[in-house]
Formats: sequence, structure tokens, C-alpha cells
Amino acid sequence: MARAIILMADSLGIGAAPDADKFGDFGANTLAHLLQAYEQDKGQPLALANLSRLGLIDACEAASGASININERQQPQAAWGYAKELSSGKDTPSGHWEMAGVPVLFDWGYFPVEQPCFPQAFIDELIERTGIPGILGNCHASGTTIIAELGEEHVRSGKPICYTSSDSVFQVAAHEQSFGLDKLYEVCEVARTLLDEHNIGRVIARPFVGESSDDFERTGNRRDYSVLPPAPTVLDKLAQAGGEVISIGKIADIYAHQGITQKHKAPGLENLLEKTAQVMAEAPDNSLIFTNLVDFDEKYGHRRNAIGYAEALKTFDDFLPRIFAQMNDDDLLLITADHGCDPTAAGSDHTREYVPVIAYRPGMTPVALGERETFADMGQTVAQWFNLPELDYGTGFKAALER
Ligand SMILES: O=P(O)(O)O[C@H]1O[C@H](CO)[C@@H](O)[C@H]1O
Ligand SMILES: [Mn+2]
Ligand SMILES: [Mn+2]
Repeated sequence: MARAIILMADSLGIGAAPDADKFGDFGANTLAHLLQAYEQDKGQPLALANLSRLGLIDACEAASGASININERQQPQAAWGYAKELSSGKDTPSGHWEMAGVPVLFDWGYFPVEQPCFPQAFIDELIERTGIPGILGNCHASGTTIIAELGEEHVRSGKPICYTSSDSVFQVAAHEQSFGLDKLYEVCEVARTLLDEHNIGRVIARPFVGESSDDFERTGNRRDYSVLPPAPTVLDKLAQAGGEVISIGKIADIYAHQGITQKHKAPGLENLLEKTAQVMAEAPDNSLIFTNLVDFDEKYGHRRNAIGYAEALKTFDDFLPRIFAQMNDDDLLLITADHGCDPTAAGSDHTREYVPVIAYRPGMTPVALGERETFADMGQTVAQWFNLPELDYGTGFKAALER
């Protein structure tokens, strides 16, 4: 009997996808560029012994043609490759759902890059149904910047800060105490129902605390309201077959709570990894343990903080032996990403990139998986791992993982 562990390194792209120029992301490479920035800043390359042993650096070089300099580089001892995205967007739900066997082939609704960016009729209805005195923002923005700019006015006026990005998203930032967390969630729930007809993928509650624009800080009470995946994912299939699907971090929210049998939350990268190791110590056979490591994206990618991203990657690398130590003989570890978010690119949005396809089981023979046509190859492999019926998308590579 078997288990699978997926570590979704949110935004860890490894090179511009063939269609990156359509997204304005020509030349993007989250991993290569953050490593270059680190080396320039510190005068020596980052050491990534465990991730290189898993083939991450070889995968990035193969995907992008870049030549990467790290310390403590090891020969790959896992299966490593890189995958293109079939889905039309470069957003979090598309990446996660495609990885789980359900690419998003339709176009999401997006808000235009103009101010105001939200349809007036939608805002009028939101105000009427929730009793809020109006909204602030109404534009494309980076979440931390707009809180610094409008947070004090929000606290004075009681008007929530509403903004979007190049993702299909309606985000609402409000102060946890002055506005109240429950009221924020209520506003988001109403917005969710109103935005279905606009085909918006996610509404996100962005609570923050603090006294003034100098110290406003977002809290871990973020909540994502996603539309349902367009078809059952491998999570649903495993849960229906009686397996455990254990969400750690944002996973349950991203899959709109579909196909999840247990949920754990933990604040920050180290706690999420710690929780993953703890759950691995106890999870029964036929469990999928699925962790989203959001800090890479939220704290460093979108904030264009390449050095912070590199240091977080080092934290991840240092933790990996704890994950290996909890693996049973028939466990499969997958490490991948949902899109890129190159911290050296202009703006603050995601970047259209190849994602790493890393698969490891104890005692395996190292193997190059090459270029994969879709993230769904991983979902298909998970289906094979648990002897589930074949998914509609993806080419499984379980056969390549024999010992
Ligand atoms: O700038 P913040 O608020 O972190 O927002 C980012 O987070 C959203 C969801 O991942 C993305 O759409 C992007 O806009
Ligand atoms: Mn993401
Ligand atoms: Mn993001």
C-alpha cells in the first residue's frame, strides 16, 4: 500500500514557457534569476544540496538553457523534468487543478487595467447587500502597497479596499479589528455569489492588523473563495475510492474544498513543513498529503524580493531531510509549482513558466523525465500510484519510477 506527498512550491517556475511572450513574460525564470540575484548580493552562490539531489537544478537548466551556479550541487538521485501548462491562465487555481488532472481550457474573466476597474453595477450591488459605506481602491495593485496607501483611510471610513491583479481575482483588504474579520468574510461571500456571472476565479479576503501605514501587516486569516474545479480532480477520485486527502495550508481553499478529507493550517513556511512531517508520521496507507508553500509566492515573488525568496528556498532545502526521514518504502514524493513569479521581473504579477516535475521514492534509479506537455502528468502519476482509473489528461510516469 502506498502514500503520496505533494509539495507545491507556489510560484517556483524554472524558465519561460514557450508561450511566455503572449503573457509579457519573455525570458522569465524565477529560480535562475533569484539564484543569480543572491550570488550577486552575497558574493557566493546559494547552497542547495537536497534540491539539487532531487534534480531541481538540472530540470531548470534543461527547461531554460540557463547555466546555474549553486554551492554543494549534487547529482540527481530522483526523477526530474519540467512541464508546460495547458491551461489558458498563469494563476494559482489553474496550476493546481491542471496538476491534479483538470486543466482550465476556458478563459477566466479579468478586470481591465484601468481605474475604476470593477463594473459599477457589481459594486452598487455589493454595497447594497452588505451595508458597507463604499469601497476604496477599485484598481490593479500589489496587496501590501495598497494597504500602506489606503489602510488609514479605510480605518477612518469603514470602506474596504478592493483590488485585483493580472489574475482572475477580486481581493478585499480590511482591518481585522476596526472592520472585523467576520464582516470581511461576509463581504467576500457576497462578492463570490455576484462574481460567478463574471467568471472570476477567486475572491480573496485579505485581513490586516496594525496602527498606521508604517506597521500594517497582513495576517494568516486570509481566506480564498474559489469557484469549483470544472471536473473532478485526482483528489476527488482518491477521496471517492476511500483514500485520505490531507490538505496542508491553502490546498483546501484552492480546490474549493472538493475531494479533501482532512485539513491542517499552519502559519509560514517552516510551520507548514513541520506540519507536513508531522502528518506524514501518522497518515495511513492510501493517503495523499498535499502541502502548498505559499510564502515563496506571497512574501517573495509578488514582493519582488529575490534575496528573501532565495533564503526561503534554503529553508526548504534544509528541511527536506526531515521529509525524507518520514517516507515509507512505497511513498512517492512530488515537488512542483503552479506558475512562476520571477522576483526580478517588472510589476508584481505571476510569470508564465515551466514548472519543475520532481518525483522521488526511496531506493529509486535516477531518471530524466524530459519535457512534459502538461502539469497533469503528475496527477496521472498519482492516479497510477493509487491504482485509480485513468484521468482524462496527462501521461503518467509511474513506470519510470521502478527501482
Ligand atoms: O499582491 P497580493 O495581494 O499578494 O496578491 C497576489 O495574490 C493573489 C493571489 O495569489 C494574486 O492574484 C496576486 O495579486
Ligand atoms: Mn500560486
Ligand atoms: Mn500569487
